[in-house]
Amino acid sequence: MKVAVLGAAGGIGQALALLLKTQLPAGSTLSLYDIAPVTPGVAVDLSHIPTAVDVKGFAGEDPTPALEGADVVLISAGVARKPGMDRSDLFNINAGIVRNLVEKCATTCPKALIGIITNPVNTTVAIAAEVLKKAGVYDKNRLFGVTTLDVIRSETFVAEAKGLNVADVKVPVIGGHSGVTILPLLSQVEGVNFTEAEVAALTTRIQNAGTEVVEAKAGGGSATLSMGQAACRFGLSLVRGLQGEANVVECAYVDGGSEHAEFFAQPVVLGKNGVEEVLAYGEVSAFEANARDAMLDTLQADIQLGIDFVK
Ligand SMILES: NC(=O)C1=CN([C@@H]2O[C@H](COP(=O)(O)OP(=O)(O)OC[C@H]3O[C@@H](n4cnc5c(N)ncnc54)[C@H](O)[C@@H]3O)[C@@H](O)[C@H]2O)C=CC1
Ligand SMILES: O=C([O-])CC(=O)C(=O)O
Repeated sequence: MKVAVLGAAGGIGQALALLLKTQLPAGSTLSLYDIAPVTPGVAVDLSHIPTAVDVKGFAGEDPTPALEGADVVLISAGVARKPGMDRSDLFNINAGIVRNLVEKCATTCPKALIGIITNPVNTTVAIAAEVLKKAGVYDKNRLFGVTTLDVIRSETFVAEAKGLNVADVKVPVIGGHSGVTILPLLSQVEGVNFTEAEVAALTTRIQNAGTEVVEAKAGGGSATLSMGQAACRFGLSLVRGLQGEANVVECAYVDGGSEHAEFFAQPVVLGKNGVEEVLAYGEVSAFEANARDAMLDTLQADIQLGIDFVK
């Protein structure tokens, strides 16, 4: 199995690469690419860790050598937020970066599963889809916006609030990946009852968790370590699906035929071709139904921005 990380010298990329070096199945190849000249050195550094995962590093303008034969491509290349910015403020720089990198994926590894981490995810995934369509290689089952950070945050915050073992807490998160488009389905957490005030407070905290980190880092960037963990969990799930493991389920932002929007985060079963099955997200509370309906204009506008950027 070959996993490529694009943006591998960055805060997320390095954390993710470390976790993948220690957790990918034996015999895998980890291919690291970034425009930053340090990237081959990041690979040399990781290569001294004694696991049966081969690491190669590539720098410069052209990601092609890093993408040859890739089964999974995780993209975190781009700029991160500073205090006072929204994720949408990253569009001007990151839209072009994602477009160019996905163009290279389309020609070099058109069958790879692509996970987009670069913000604004609601829009960059639409950009990636349009690029792949233009190249004639779009397969909706192979493109994902990585929203796993919203899931692991929800699990952490719920466990803390209710004094639970976090390993037992599962929280589906639907919608998109910014502000009001992030909707944790707290009504579906098993064995827990929340008051209305708790639901409102937890939902707001989960929606603002990225900003919580941006403000705490005070100009030094956004979430990198928790995102590295989230992307590793998602990347390993993609690999487990590709290897034929059954019942691998993750929430992800996909083109899954949702009635709500062209791209919508919801639970999917992962398999040998990426998305095997899009799962219904099930029953929601009145609070969640309202929040879902209220997010749709924002989400659809974010998606349209991406479509228009490529067209
Ligand atoms: N999906 C999610 O839940 C999350 C997404 N993010 C997003 O991930 C992105 C990366 O964040 P960080 O790693 O913290 O930023 P960073 O600035 O630490 O790293 C970004 C890396 O991208 C590289 N890069 C820039 N242009 C490139 C190009 N054309 N080709 C290859 N590499 C390129 C840079 O050299 C740098 O090493 C940001 O857009 C951020 O908003 C961050 C946290 C969570
Ligand atoms: O908030 C940001 O800019 C980074 C991000 O997507 C997150 O931490 O969820």
